[in-house]
Amino acid sequence: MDTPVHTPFGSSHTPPTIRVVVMGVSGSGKSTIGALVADAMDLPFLDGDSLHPMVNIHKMAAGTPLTDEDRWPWLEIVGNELAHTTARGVVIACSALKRSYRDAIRSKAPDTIFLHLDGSLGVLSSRLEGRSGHFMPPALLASQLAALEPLGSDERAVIIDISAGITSILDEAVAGINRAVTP
Ligand SMILES: Nc1ncnc2c1ncn2[C@@H]1O[C@H](COP(=O)(O)OP(=O)(O)OP(=O)(O)O)[C@@H](O)[C@H]1O
Ligand SMILES: O=C(O)[C@H](O)[C@@H](O)[C@H](O)[C@H](O)CO
Repeated sequence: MDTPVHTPFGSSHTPPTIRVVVMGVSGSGKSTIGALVADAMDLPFLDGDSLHPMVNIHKMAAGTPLTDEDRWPWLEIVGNELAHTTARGVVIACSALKRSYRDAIRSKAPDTIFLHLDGSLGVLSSRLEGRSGHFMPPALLASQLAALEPLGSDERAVIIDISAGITSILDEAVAGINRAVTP
């Protein structure tokens, strides 16, 4: 007679893949916080700036805001990276300013969590003015804020105020993501 095999925790289960987009306007801290969150959660990190077609980088560097048409191919790459991660998950820094952009990403990776680094014009301006060696001119901040559409209550999201220090933002981000992935 076969003896039933009991496992200590009942039936085995596969943990959910953790897909995170760290979103927000230029200077909100996406690259800084995104890399730290990935490190703390032992996930790979991708900076959306490195996924832009070069023509987009040149356009922004020359002080011209991107259009929807400029962004679609880039959002498709971001969505594909999220959908096809071979790791336990992935964290990607990507401005994802408009609802339609987030919908495009979700069409590839429906369970994506959007971590919005939210800040006032004053905080953002001073962060951008204090940054050096970056292609994005601070003068484009106004166009970024004009394009930004807040997360809806139906979106899987974590929203964090960026006026706090980096350690506190990191702790809040990791806790928020863990809550969002817990079924
Ligand atoms: N919580 C924070 N406190 C103080 N400085 C911060 C904080 N977060 C980020 N910074 C600094 O603010 C600047 C902007 O951050 P970062 O480059 O990560 O923003 P970003 O959203 O990736 O910008 P972009 O979209 O233009 O690439 C950097 O100089 C960074 O070191
Ligand atoms: O959608 C956009 O306009 C761009 O993605 C920008 O947000 C830049 O990538 C970033 O802010 C500069 O690093």
